Amino acid sequence: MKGIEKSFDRNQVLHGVDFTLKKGSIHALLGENGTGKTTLMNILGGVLPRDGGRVFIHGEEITITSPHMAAEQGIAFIHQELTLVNDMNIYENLFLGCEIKHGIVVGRKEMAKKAAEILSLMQVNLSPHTMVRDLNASYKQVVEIARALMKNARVIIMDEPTASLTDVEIEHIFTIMRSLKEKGVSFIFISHKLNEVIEICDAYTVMRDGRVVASGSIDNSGQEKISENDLAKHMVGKELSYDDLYVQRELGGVLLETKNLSRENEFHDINLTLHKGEILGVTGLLGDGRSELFATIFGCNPKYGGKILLNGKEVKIHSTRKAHRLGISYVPRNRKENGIVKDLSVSHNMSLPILEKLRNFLFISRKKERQSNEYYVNALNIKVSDINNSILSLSGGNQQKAVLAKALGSLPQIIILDNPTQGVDVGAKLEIYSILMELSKQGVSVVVLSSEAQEILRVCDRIYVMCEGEIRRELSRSEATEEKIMVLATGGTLSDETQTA
Ligand SMILES: Nc1ncnc2c1ncn2[C@@H]1O[C@H](COP(=O)(O)OP(=O)(O)OP(=O)(O)O)[C@@H](O)[C@H]1O
Repeated sequence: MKGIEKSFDRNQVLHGVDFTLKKGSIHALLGENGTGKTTLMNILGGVLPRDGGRVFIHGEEITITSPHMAAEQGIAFIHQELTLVNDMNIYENLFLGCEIKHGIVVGRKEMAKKAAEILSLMQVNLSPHTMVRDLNASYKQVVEIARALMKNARVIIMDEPTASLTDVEIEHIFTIMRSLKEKGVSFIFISHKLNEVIEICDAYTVMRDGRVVASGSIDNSGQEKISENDLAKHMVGKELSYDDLYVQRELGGVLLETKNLSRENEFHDINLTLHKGEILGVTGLLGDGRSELFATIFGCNPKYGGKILLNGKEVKIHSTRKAHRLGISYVPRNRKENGIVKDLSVSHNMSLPILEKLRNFLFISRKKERQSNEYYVNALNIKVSDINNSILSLSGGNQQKAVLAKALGSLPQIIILDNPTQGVDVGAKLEIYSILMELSKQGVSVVVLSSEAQEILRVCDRIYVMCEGEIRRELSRSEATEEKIMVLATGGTLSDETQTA
């Protein structure tokens, strides 16, 4: 891609971007939130028209004005939200819209055979007759890749492909990517997880404010391999350090407590405590029950067994409205489905939980609304050209910051954050952690749910590791390590437990 230009109204997003992808390589496209990565790839994938610049494949200029034309050129874009139909099987999904037909008869056997060939090319042991709803998240990604290959894709663009996958699932996808790379398929890998970039990518391009600021090979041909820190420095333009982030504090008494909290098939006999001003981490593998547990504490699931106590008194939290009234706020795991209201502006999304506070008699005070929103736009450094534009006009990471702002706006005494830094760049992650630390100093209790052990270890005072719906063990900050968390999360036992036993 050469000299790519793109503006949205008067906001110029791409300023003459050059991007080169080699055959059979996995190339990381990196940069802070809102820097133009998805926009650049939307242009390559024919989703958006460009204002200027040219695109070449094997040195030959090509025209792409629609996803269909991109597919004809062998370019496939796998978006963050997968587009499979759960109620169809794998081969039906692969051939959706391009079914093999003989007259009016659909060639089911042929389609299943072709699908089986593609899956075996990817060395995946899956029957093409498996229903998509029965697949786990990584196999769904696999089917998306298979669909790209079916269309003879030579270039596969993956936008944050590992955001909702477990470590084991991520390794599974990486193995498939490596084997396809050997066969000459190239990948563009957009990600904020720099450890994964170092592990899987051969080359990188870093963008800042719509321009390329660095590019090169990850391995550096025999010289020292580029580090996560080097990449982060290119992205934010300065050294990032987590050293001064965590501050030891005097915590208050127990604010929230659960006694044998249970929900069928989700979690059971949960006895936990949360202190005033504490940052509590809850971790495990995807499907360990933590999201369901805290969604219940926030009133999303009215039927539960056991007790929830606030300040030592039992409270029945059968609705989210009740949770709000008790001073609990919540950032849900899946931003697109549960975090944002797609039809509303950035401003109205942020104001939703605080409409009562913004009221002047019968009306919403636009002045109060603007003041509150401006405060959080600045505090969280949300990149937005006009706060009255649709929330969808924000980049993924900035949408996530807006969801956080929404949760903070109600000035809660407890804030529950499920996967709070999904899609958020390294610099912004540090800003968000610092905000959590500040809140805790002011006495707010914070619960961070995350499967990223690093995230949990950076900010949390205390950690619960969950496995298969139960709390496997509580770890203090000083004893917790990534290894211990992984052992417990996968159902293992620590050496001190075996000794006691
Ligand atoms: N449809 C649109 N209308 C208006 N502005 C848009 C639109 N799509 C993107 N933008 C703006 O373009 C800029 C770049 O967005 P883009 O999604 O490309 O960023 P990104 O680098 O992919 O960020 P992230 O890492 O957060 O996903 C952002 O400021 C965003 O607000």
